[in-house]
Amino acid sequence: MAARINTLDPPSSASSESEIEEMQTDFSEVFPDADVDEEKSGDFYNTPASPITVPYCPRPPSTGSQKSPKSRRQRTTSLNQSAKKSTAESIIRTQHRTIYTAGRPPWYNSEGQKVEPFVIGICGGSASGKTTVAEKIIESLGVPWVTLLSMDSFYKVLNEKQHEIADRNEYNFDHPDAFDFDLLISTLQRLKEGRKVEVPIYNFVTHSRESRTKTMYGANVIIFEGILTFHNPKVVEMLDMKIFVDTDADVRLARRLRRDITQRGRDLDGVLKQYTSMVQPSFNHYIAPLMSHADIIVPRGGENEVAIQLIVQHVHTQLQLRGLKLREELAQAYAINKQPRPDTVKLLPTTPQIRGLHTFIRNKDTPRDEFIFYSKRLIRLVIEYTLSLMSFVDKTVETPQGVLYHGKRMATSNICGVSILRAGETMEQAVCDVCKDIRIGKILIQTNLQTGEPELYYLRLPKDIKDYKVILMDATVATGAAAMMAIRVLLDHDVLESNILIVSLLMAESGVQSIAYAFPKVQIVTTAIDPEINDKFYVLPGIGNFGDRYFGTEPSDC
Ligand SMILES: Nc1ncnc2c1ncn2[C@@H]1O[C@H](COP(=O)(O)OP(=O)(O)O)[C@@H](O)[C@H]1O
Ligand SMILES: Nc1ccn([C@@H]2O[C@H](COP(=O)(O)O)[C@@H](O)[C@H]2O)c(=O)n1
Repeated sequence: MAARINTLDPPSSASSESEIEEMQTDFSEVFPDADVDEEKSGDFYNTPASPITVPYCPRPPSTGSQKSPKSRRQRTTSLNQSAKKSTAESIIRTQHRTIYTAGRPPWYNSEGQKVEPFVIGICGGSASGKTTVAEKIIESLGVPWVTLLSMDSFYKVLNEKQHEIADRNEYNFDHPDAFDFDLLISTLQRLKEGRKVEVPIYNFVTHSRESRTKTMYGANVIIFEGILTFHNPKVVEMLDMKIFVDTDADVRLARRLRRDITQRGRDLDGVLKQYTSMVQPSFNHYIAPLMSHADIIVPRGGENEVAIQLIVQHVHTQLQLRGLKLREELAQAYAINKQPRPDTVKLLPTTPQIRGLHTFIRNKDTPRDEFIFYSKRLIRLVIEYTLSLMSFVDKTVETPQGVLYHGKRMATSNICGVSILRAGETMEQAVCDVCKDIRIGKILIQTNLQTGEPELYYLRLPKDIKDYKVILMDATVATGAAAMMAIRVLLDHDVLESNILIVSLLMAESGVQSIAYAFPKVQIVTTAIDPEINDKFYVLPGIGNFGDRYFGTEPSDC
């Protein structure tokens, strides 16, 4: 069943149109095969979680059969038209401003350290069924966040002369030298570290990389498939499970003939020439010996259901071993290990004014309009306080009286706000009011009511966020699980830990400790710290569910 992606409402008035244009909508790239609703969904917070989401490179567009090798360049025009159509479709998709999808469970432990994904390598001859096996594994795994990376993406860029040779079916694409192993290794390494990567999209018709790339994220499981996946020792070392798909040569040739003629713009003579002169000899010389690296050999490829089920079982066991009970762990870690409050925690001075505002918003009988009013005042104070923590430099100005005033100016204008939806969104307006033209990003994290764990549903971050100081906003922090997930997202986007400030109205001591321990360089700003959380992970004495009270929604369970 295809994963389902819906569009969300455009960001609140806090974000201007131009800011929206500048933002990345990465998930449309990450989930290319997912359905995208063109209409805005209704109440997206109530939309049930989607089934499996499988971010992976789609196959190249299907193309019509072709006649002579001579006219390859002309033929590629019509083939490219269909490729262009597919590109256009995907551009339309990326123009959807806001997209969300099935939730991603935590990919890091209670110390904020990433848990490495399980990496499966699939090797085998051309058309042996590697991609088919990978797709069947993904289908049977039923795990969200599986990334399929193909070695094809790393074919080297050819020069003019090499292109001519390739057009005559005389370029050896089955030799290890045809691949850019440096890019391949760095990409796989980054994915394994859970970082975002830009993966080239390869076009078999033109023997070249397309101008656009595919954005991919780390995942719980990464499947890497290709004819020479076990060739480079550094790659082999990164693989947790090595599968070799062993399919008879005549079956591979038959499949390749059909596929290359219908999908890759080749003709019968061309395929046979390439196959006999390069594909088969390279298979014998380079690929077949790689079988010795395999943990599992899958005869016949995708039709071997027994082998696929065994593989799936093993992966499930491995994932369970890495399984996390993050919220529980965070709550328990604090109970066992109370430590002094670190100095990255910046608590607003507890003045009578602050206590007065808290008295309004903590009172269960405060009507909603007053709750909003006093929350907004408190939010404004905490945001102003956050700005006071930024670095300032000297700045001298001349007053209208012609006298110099020796003042200060903020050292950087590269500040952006990121709200953790939905409660954090209530803080956006204040940040926009005090930071002129600030760019706003959003991260939607929701609790899975079955597992109790936070899940990442959607993110939309300003481009080049890595160059920014980020004011990360959430109204309350209890265990710190959602805040930690949001911080992890920012780090995965290469934001410096020391450039992150998590800002909240109210935090629980345990949440403060968990964040501070996991991310010692993140500044934690709040107007109050409460001592406890209950078994439903509410802060005590607390405010109740801030989002429900502010938005006037039915009380939610968690
Ligand atoms: N068991 C199978 N029976 C029939 N056709 C298959 C089977 N497995 C794969 N194919 C077809 O053979 C071609 C190559 O399969 P694919 O999985 O893409 O191989 P690889 O990734 O090893 O090149 C595709 O067109 C695919 O649809
Ligand atoms: N421009 C290219 C690049 C590669 N090939 C062939 O593709 C095969 C690898 O892809 P599979 O999906 O079959 O694993 C490889 O055998 C190359 O010969 C090509 O024909 N043209």
